[in-house]
Amino acid sequence: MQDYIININGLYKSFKGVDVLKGINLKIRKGSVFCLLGSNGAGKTTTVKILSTLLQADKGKINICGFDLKKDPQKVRESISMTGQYAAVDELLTGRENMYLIGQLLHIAGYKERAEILFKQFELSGAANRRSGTYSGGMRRKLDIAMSLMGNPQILFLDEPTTGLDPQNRIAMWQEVIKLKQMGITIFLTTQYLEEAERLADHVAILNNGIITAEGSVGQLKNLLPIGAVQLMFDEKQYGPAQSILEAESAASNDAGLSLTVMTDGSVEALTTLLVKFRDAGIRVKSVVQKQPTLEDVFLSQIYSGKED
Ligand SMILES: Nc1ncnc2c1ncn2[C@@H]1O[C@H](COP(=O)(O)OP(=O)(O)OP(=O)(O)O)[C@@H](O)[C@H]1O
Repeated sequence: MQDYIININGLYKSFKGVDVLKGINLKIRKGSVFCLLGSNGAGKTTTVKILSTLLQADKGKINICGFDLKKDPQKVRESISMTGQYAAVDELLTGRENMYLIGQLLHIAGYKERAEILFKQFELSGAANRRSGTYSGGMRRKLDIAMSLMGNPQILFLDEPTTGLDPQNRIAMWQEVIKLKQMGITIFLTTQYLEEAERLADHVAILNNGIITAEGSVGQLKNLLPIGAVQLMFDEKQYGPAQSILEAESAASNDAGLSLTVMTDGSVEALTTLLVKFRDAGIRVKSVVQKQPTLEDVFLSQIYSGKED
């Protein structure tokens, strides 16, 4: 049991009669990177807010770091930290002043020394005396994370930490997450970026329509799909009509460019049926490639099956 640092059983939450979370069960291992994937409005932030004591659940039993969230919210608060989509950094203060402010707010003994250690760890020492408003987006996120580590948390909630970052800063942030894991911190990450989950997560759960529709390692999730992912290429004129034909297929994903991916059962019959469908509609398929399933395919297939019922 103690192997799991977060244990969620039957979590329900609704807003004004609208059910957002409809019975979430999750177990997260100590020291792992857990990734909650979901599209816009799926309930990721709501889940994080409940787990970090900012919001009360309607129903459910939640244990974090060995403490019952309902009975011992203060103990939970002392064990965790959170950074959100919008960095909590005060732009008028220098990096160092921001860190000291948190240290004082949390009554951390030796907060100045701790701040220096964290500056070093996040390669911000050189910028510590600069007003944080002059930092780049990536530096600001790093400062935000450093601030959230002042209290030495066991768990760090990162709610969409790379939203709004350019690709270079996104990769830099991923490296920071890997470092945090190496420091022994359990990471609870929410994201809409499948690549992020694929790169970082030990365990992924897909939140869809208020429930966890699939979970496991990235490899296990990919195994949920038949091996018959097929990528079809079209020319510009035929791409639109091809897309409308595939709307009726399960898990058709629009890739960048003029290609579409379709899940089949991997059989020759399935592929033939598909190609005949295009031929009958007068659509020329330029090429066909067998594709290894990606996390995106799994995600789309979950979202798609959720919409059917
Ligand atoms: N305080 C609130 N009052 C009413 N509805 C709310 C409140 N907070 C969230 N919701 C609704 O709950 C649903 C889930 O929102 P939530 O912010 O948890 O989603 P999310 O998965 O984090 O989405 P995003 O990726 O867009 O941030 C949304 O439909 C949202 O409008």
